Amino acid sequence: MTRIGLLVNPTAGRGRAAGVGRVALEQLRAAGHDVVDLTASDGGAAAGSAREFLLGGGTGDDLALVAVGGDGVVNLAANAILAHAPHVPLGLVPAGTGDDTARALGLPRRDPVAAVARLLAALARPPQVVDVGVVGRAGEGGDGDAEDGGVAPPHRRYFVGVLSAGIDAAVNARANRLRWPRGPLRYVVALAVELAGFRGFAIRVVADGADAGGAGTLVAVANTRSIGGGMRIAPDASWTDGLLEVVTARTIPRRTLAVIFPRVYAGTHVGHPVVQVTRASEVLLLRGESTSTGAGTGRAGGRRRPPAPAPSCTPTASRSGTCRCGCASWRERCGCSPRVEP
Ligand SMILES: Nc1ncnc2c1ncn2[C@@H]1O[C@H](COP(=O)(O)OP(=O)(O)OP(=O)(O)O)[C@@H](O)[C@H]1O
Repeated sequence: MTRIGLLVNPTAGRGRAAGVGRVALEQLRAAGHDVVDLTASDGGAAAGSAREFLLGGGTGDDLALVAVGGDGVVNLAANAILAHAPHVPLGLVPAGTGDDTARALGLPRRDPVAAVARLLAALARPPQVVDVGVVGRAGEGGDGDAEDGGVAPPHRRYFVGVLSAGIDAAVNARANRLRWPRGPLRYVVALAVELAGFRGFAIRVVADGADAGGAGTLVAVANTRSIGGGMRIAPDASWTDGLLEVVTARTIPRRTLAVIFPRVYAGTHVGHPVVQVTRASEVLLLRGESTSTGAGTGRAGGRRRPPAPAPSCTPTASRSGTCRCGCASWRERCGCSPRVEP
């Protein structure tokens, strides 16, 4: 018997998750597990109840946290586990809109009974181990030492899927705000709106200490392949290779972007000459950087001279647990806020 904290996001999948949560609760209890319902009124309260469950659960192997919903609640649950009880396995019953984590796991996304059956089978064997990304803002009130890259734990976030910081993030954020249309079509609408006002970003990427060039359009640091409900932003990313896949495109004309972005659905954008793919275990996103030094010409794995310290920066994404900032000093203040997808 496993003591299971069931973290249902009743708002996920436009309310579908509430019913899926009831199915999961019944099936898990019927299978003899001790299920604690952690459903809360909002995301903040859900994070609190997950924390309480994990901290009060002891150190036994008989504990699990199960998320019911989409990638947002997976992110919430993963962050709770990694902050408070990293030994606890995370289970998922998909009931969200995009469900990209469920896609990465190959779980049934429209059949809760089958998904819970998969979960029950998984509870009976050792958990699968996957990479996670770490992102942090160095110097913001933390006293982290060199070992944690100057990023104290309260300022550290984890991501299971993809960290987006370019137009991919802007499109995703706008799609989340749209009430209509439903489903993947809203990303098309969001793209059209974002393209209309698009001017490009000034971001420079440093991958494992090597300058990977400018990224004015697309900036995705990927642990898994897809975002936005199956858009294959990093088609070759793997969450078991110990590396993050960095997919970038320099600032390009809107019409070129309009051609490339739809190709993200199939993952064929990576074959376009303006798109670079790099693999690294630590990535710096330098904001406000001039991209004159070889901007947009970086190639996967290419080694370049490390850039000069940046005046401002976005945080590092790293899978190793080490967060660094691209400032001259790790403790220097960094005014940045990338969007993080689970
Ligand atoms: N009661 C709640 N419990 C947990 N999360 C909640 C709750 N209410 C609102 N949220 C918020 O809802 C957000 C979106 O949830 P989630 O990702 O699970 O569903 P979705 O958006 O339908 O799916 P997807 O992200 O896969 O497209 C979460 O990031 C979380 O902050």
